[in-house]
Amino acid sequence: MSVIDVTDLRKSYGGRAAVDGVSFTVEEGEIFGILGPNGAGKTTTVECVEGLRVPDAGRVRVTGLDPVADHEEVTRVLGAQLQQSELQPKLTVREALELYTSFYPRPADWRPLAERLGLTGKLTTRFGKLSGGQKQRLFIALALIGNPRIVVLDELTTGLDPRARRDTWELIEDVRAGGVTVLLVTHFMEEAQRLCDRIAVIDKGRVAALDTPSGLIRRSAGATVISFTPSAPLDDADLNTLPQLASVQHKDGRITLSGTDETVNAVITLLARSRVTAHQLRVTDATLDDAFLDLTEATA
Ligand SMILES: Nc1ncnc2c1ncn2[C@@H]1O[C@H](COP(=O)(O)OP(=O)(O)OP(=O)(O)O)[C@@H](O)[C@H]1O
Repeated sequence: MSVIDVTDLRKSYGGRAAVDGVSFTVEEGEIFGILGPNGAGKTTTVECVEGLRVPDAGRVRVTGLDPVADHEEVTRVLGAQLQQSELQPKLTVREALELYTSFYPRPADWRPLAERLGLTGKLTTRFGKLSGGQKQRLFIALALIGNPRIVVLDELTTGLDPRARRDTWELIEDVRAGGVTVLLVTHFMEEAQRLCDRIAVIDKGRVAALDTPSGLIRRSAGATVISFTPSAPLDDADLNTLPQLASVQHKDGRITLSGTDETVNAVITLLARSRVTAHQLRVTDATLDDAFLDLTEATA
């Protein structure tokens, strides 16, 4: 069952299209990622889902409700992550939890939520004194306090160190295990690959691709990456005629090609024919990073 339906969403600022015909559907219980370069239109899209912006055209539904016309009902089913500036630095963690509890008709008990998010030892600490990771935990707690069916998290792990980022990923998996649907906006490929069931890659206000992380990798032109240091220079003209080749890069005497298994076989034949030895030959699967560059470049 879908809980978010976005159809042909459009939004311009001063005549410039920020979102230019975006459509996607989020199923109940999934972690759905919105991934894209800076200025792609990700935040504008989720702000239309949250009812914080009014679309110029298109249709947005959250559990069948219109986020603008039915804003109050939507805030009961959809929890949104706050921006830093929305909390007073002097407020303690406990005060913030109690304040947000008072906003909702059927709030969750904040105590077990604080426990699950590792905030119990910080209840008397002022918001301004929390570390980046602790602030993010508090934002997740506040987004969940109204017992939402859906939670929207925008750039949740930006600015966190690698350990805090990994801890936050585990938290998000926990949140989903508790039955909440997660809409996650991110810049981080590793985060999207690890967490998301499906990802919409947004570029220049449009959906460049929508698939599972492995589906995105498979559909990008160079799903296999081959790299080696040749014992003697190889002719670029020969490399460029390799079958299924998606890209060729030269760096510090090393050649990196992306393509398919067919490209791998052909490059080995080419090396043998040219009597060139490949040192430190590596064949790896492309990552979401490679797919992302390929997909966003494709629409340039
Ligand atoms: N309030 C606004 N007024 C004018 N232009 C805006 C406004 N908000 C966003 N834009 C522009 O709309 C485009 C899309 O912005 P948006 O914030 O939705 O992108 P994003 O994908 O979330 O970017 P980032 O990853 O950098 O946060 C950008 O060109 C941005 O400059």
